[in-house]
Amino acid sequence: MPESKPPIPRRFPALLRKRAASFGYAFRGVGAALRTEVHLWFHAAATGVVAGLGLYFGLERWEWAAVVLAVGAVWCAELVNTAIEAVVNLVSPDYHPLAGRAKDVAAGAVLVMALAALAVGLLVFGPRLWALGGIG
Ligand SMILES: Nc1ncnc2c1ncn2[C@@H]1O[C@H](COP(=O)(O)OP(=O)(O)OP(=O)(O)O)[C@@H](O)[C@H]1O
Repeated sequence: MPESKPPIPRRFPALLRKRAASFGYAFRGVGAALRTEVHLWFHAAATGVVAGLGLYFGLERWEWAAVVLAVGAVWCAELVNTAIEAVVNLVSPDYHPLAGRAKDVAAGAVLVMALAALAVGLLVFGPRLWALGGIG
């Protein structure tokens, strides 16, 4: 069956309020994850280091784009992993092989993205750090 178009809202202010509330929930989610997930503190520190290195080396615009995408993707993967962990803990507080698999796969997604981000970091910063060391 073809999807029907959503009705055009008559009261835009109400719609905007709803959107604003959704943003609020999203920021609240990031805040809650930051308070509970130690991994995210590491990501926050790593993000600061990467931003500092980027400024120090004066990255090209396209390099910033790659770095920002990589960093954002790792944050995104970690937040989704945190959400999946919460849902699994809710629906399966006791041991269940499927619960374990769901958590393992979600953690695997973070690992894959972190390795990809590491590759981006090596491509962008590797040669500069190498030259800084006076080896190249
Ligand atoms: N309910 C469960 N049933 C089966 N295996 C589980 C269950 N909960 C956790 N596990 C196994 O233990 C591993 C670690 O789970 P845990 O919830 O401690 O996640 P974590 O990656 O250590 O996350 P965090 O430290 O952020 O809480 C999972 O990847 C999974 O293999």
